[in-house]
Amino acid sequence: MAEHLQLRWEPHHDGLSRRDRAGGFYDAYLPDPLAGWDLTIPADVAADIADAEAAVRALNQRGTTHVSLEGLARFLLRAESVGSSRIEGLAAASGRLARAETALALGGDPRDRVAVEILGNIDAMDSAITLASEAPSFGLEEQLEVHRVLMERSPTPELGGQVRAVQNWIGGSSYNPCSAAFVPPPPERLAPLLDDLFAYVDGDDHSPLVQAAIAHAQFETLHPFADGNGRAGRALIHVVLRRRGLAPGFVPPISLVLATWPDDYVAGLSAFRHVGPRGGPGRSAGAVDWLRTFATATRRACTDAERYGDQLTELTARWRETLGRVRANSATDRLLRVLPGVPILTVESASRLVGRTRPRTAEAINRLVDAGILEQRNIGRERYRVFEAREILELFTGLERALASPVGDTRLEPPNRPVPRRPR
Ligand SMILES: Nc1ncnc2c1ncn2[C@@H]1O[C@H](COP(=O)(O)OP(=O)(O)OP(=O)(O)O)[C@@H](O)[C@H]1O
Repeated sequence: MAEHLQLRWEPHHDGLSRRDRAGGFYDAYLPDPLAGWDLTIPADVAADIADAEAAVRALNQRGTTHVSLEGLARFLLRAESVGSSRIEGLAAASGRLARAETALALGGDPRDRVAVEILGNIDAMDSAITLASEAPSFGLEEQLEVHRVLMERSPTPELGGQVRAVQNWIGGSSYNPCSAAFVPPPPERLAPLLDDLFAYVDGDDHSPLVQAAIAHAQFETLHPFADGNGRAGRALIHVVLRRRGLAPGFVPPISLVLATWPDDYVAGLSAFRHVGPRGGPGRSAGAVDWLRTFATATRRACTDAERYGDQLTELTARWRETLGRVRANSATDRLLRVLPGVPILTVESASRLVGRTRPRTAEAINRLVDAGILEQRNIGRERYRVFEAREILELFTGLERALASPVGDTRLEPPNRPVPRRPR
C-alpha cells in the first residue's frame, strides 16, 4: 500500500534561521512497487497514447529526413544533459557547438571552453543512452553505470553511480525536509523499489510509451541519487523507447516539452503518487492523469520535429531550384543530401561523406558557396577552413525555440526557459 511515512527530522546543520535550525516532522512518500499492477486506462487516454506512439513511429520511418533528424538531434540532448540551472549551457546556439565539435574532430583547440564542456555533457548523455539501450538486460547495475557516465563531467563526479544513503527532498528549505514540496522514500527503503523499477524497465508489461512514462515517474518518485536524478530520469525515457524498438533512430524531445510545461509536469508526477491500496482505483486514476500529460507532450514533440523535417525538405528543394541542373549522384547531389545532418564540413570530411575525390568535392563545395548555400569560416585556434550551411543551423535554433514555447510558436508565446537567441 502506497503511503506517507511520518518521520522526525533531527537537525544536523547550523541553518541561518531558527526555523531552518529546528527539527520537526515530515512525510516521506513510499510508493507501491510496479510489479503486478493491473493498470486500467480509459479509452480516450488509450487513444491519445496510441496516437502518440504512431507519431513517434512515423517520425522514425520518415525516409529522407530521417538521417538529418538523427544528426542534429544530438544537439537537442544538450538541454537533457545539462542541469537546468546551467543557463549558459542551455542558451549556447547549435552553430557554436557544431563549430567546436568540428575543431575538436580536426584535432584542434576550439577556444570555446563552454562549448567543449557542453559537448562533454552531450557525449555523456549519448553514451549513457547507447550503453543502456544496447545492454542485453537492464538492471540496477546498468542504471548505476548510466548515472556514473552522466555525472563524470559534473561538479560532483563522486556522486555518480551511488545510490543515496541519506534522505533527500524537493523544494522548501535546504536544511530540512519539513517544508519540502515532496520527500522521496527514506534511503533504507530504496533497494527493493529500485529492483522492482528496473525489472519493469526490462520487461514489456505495458506499451512502450506507457512504460517510458511510468518508469520516468517512478524514477523521479524514488529520486535514488544525491544529484542528477533529472538527467538520469530523462535518459530513462530514451532508453525505454529505444529498447522497446518504438524509436530506434530518433527519440522525440519529450522531456524538453515537459520542461516547457513545468506546472503540468509536476502536477502529473504528483497525481502519479497515489496514496491507498495497491490495486485500488485511485492508483490507476492518478497514473492516467500523468499518462495524458506524457502522451500530449510526446505528440507535441513529434509535431515540432515533423515541422522541422518539413522545413528541411523545403529548404533543400529551394537550394536545388537555385542551383539549376544537378546531375543525379554527382558530388553536388550527394552533398545536398548530407548537409541537413552535417551542416558544417571541411573539404576532407565532405569528401569522405559523399565518397568523391577531394578535387571533385571541392568543386561541389565551391558551387554551393557561389550559390550562397554554404559560407566559408575559419574556426578554432588553428583557423581551420570550414563550410557552413547557416540556414540549417538557423532552422535548428528555430526548433529549439519552438520547443521552449508553451504553445510551440515563439511569436505567440516566448520561450519560458533559456534557449539560443533567434538568428539575425
Ligand atoms: N515534485 C516533484 N516530484 C518528483 N520529481 C520532481 C518534482 N519536481 C521536479 N522533479 C524532478 O527532479 C529533477 C531534479 O532532480 P535533481 O536535482 O537530482 O536532478 P539534476 O539532473 O541534478 O537536475 P536537473 O533536472 O535540473 O538537470 C527534475 O528534473 C525533475 O525531473
